[in-house]
Amino acid sequence: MPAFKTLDDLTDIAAKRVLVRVDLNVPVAADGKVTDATRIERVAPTILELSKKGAKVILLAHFGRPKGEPVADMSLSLIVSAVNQVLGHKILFASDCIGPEAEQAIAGMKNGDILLLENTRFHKGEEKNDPGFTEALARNGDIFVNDAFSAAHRAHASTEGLAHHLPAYAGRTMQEELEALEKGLGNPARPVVAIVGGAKVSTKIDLLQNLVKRVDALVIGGGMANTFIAAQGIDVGKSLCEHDLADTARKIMAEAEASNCAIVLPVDGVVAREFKAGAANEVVDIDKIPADAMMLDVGPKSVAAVNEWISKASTLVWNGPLGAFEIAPFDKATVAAAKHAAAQTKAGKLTSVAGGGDTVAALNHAGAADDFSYVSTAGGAFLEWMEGKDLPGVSVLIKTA
Ligand SMILES: Nc1ncnc2c1ncn2[C@@H]1O[C@H](COP(=O)(O)OP(=O)(O)OP(=O)(O)O)[C@@H](O)[C@H]1O
Ligand SMILES: O=C(O)[C@H](O)COP(=O)(O)O
Repeated sequence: MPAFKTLDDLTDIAAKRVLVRVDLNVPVAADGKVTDATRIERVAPTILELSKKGAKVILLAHFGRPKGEPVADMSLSLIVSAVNQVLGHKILFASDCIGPEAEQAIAGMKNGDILLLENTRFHKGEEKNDPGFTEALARNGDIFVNDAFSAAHRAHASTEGLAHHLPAYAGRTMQEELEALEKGLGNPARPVVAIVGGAKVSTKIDLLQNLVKRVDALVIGGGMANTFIAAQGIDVGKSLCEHDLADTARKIMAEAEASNCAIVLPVDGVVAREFKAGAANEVVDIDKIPADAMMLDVGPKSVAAVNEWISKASTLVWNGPLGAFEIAPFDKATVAAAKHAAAQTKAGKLTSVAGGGDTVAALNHAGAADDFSYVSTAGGAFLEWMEGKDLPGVSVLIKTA
């Protein structure tokens, strides 16, 4: 992996103003409570390390998609108490990320203080990576640390632009994430198996095309498997299926063959007539899906085949569940494969890397997430990285190192 600077390269930072880009885009309930603080927990080590070293730690973050103007329920003030709780440290808050409010708050900081600035996306210049806005942000810092891998697919002022104005470093989470991903696909131990599931092929075409060139076996599950099965002339009944993508599916299979990548499709499925928990269901071979039924999970023979591939693999990358895991009993295949991958990892036989919002939820549901080698909190950034795309927030750290 090309080099970038990390906090290990940052010495003598007492009293320095360090602008730290974090991802605080956390889910909140209707009552304003943060329902999953994982992203805050992931950036805590960087923030606390800088604070302990005596820096003035100034946090930059986005929250939601306010489109360049202040929106009350996208104010970062709403998550100050969750950040306090995770850090075990009372942070300061300024109601703007540039201008007099920010400047005054920063002028009042003592060494080791932590200040959260208001949502950077309240300014149009953030998403446009506008030079004037970036300069205004840069004036408030001496050093830039990016710890927001999950926002690194955005070329925004606070994720990309700032690195051109200030000495730039990767934070601990960014560093850990990049090292884990490098193990997953950059320079992985072979054989490498990828599991790609989820609802639709259309959202993951680039991903599938990149993976068939880089992995030894690609397991396709979930709703997207139906499109591949239908493309082989098999009737999938009422299953979720993008019939218009049959050519794309066939092209991906041909590319896989040319690259010596095995495509592993379901050979049986769990079918039901209703998409609801506890719906009457049966297991059928893939060429026997009733015309009035839909496949909501892959069947036991398919799970056995997936688990065999997991057993053979040295590296596993996973995005997307094998079935409609949110509604029992259609979670069985995802749970079984996740547990097997977790056990193989725990036994030291597998490096397992997973990412994607629903994937993380599925692994948590299976009780397997803690035993995976790495579970990324990134959604879009993880996918773009798996697609082999350049992430502007990462590239700039390498370019400027
Ligand atoms: N056979 C199926 N039929 C219909 N829906 C399915 C099927 N299998 C999986 N799904 C649905 O796919 C969805 C998850 O797919 P998705 O591609 O969004 O995963 P992800 O990439 O981990 O998540 P995110 O897009 O949030 O990062 C789930 O809601 C699940 O119910
Ligand atoms: O939630 C995410 O995946 C990141 O915070 C990026 O958010 P965005 O998709 O609104 O840029």
